[in-house]
Amino acid sequence: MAIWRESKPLILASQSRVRQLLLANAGLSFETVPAAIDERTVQQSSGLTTAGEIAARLACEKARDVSLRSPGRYVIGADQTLECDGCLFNKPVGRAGAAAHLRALSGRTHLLHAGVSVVRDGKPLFENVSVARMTMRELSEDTIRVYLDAAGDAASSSVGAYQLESLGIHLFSLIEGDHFTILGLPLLPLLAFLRSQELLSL
Ligand SMILES: Nc1nc2c(ncn2[C@H]2C[C@H](O)[C@@H](COP(=O)(O)OP(=O)(O)OP(=O)(O)O)O2)c(=O)[nH]1
Repeated sequence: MAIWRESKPLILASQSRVRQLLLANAGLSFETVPAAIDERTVQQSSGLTTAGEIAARLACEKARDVSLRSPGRYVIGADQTLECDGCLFNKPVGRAGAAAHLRALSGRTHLLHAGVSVVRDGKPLFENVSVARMTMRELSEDTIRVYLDAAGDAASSSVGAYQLESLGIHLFSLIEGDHFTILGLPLLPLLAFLRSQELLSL
């Protein structure tokens, strides 16, 4: 029996490989349709300033954008923001950007805010923002160099310049929060909502 009970598959409005993997591993049938929004423009024009509000708004706008082009379909949008000592970080640009992120996060605790939204026909049906606390150990310049040599381009594919389930684990002394939130998709609240709408057979 299929896990997803609707005749038409879910739509994930995300190009994020890890989000696609998490949904696939949960047994959900879905299509991937990237959102056609400029995240920085949406963030700036929203006037929002907190990491959680920004993650929620961007997740909703990504899902809304795709849902308006996909009548009748349930569309999931997600976004993750990183906040450290009041500063907001976006995805690093290239190796130099990733090194700068790691120097700024070294020896400090940062918060990852992961927002998820479900929208149908342009109407938001669900929203959740989950937070994880990540304490990075002190990183020497040598450690940053060795890590970036080993991580390669993957280091600039996520907001904190790390993939926790891969080499990123070497960077941390303490992790507090839900694994899926850290990877960028609060899966448990999302599945609880879909189940409440009788959209899942589990
Ligand atoms: N594999 C992995 N990916 C992570 C981790 N932490 C964050 N990420 C990824 C999830 C997202 O793809 C990305 C956060 O950036 P965004 O929320 O803007 O999403 P992205 O631009 O990748 O895709 P989207 O906007 O959804 O099309 O970082 C991690 O620990 N492991």
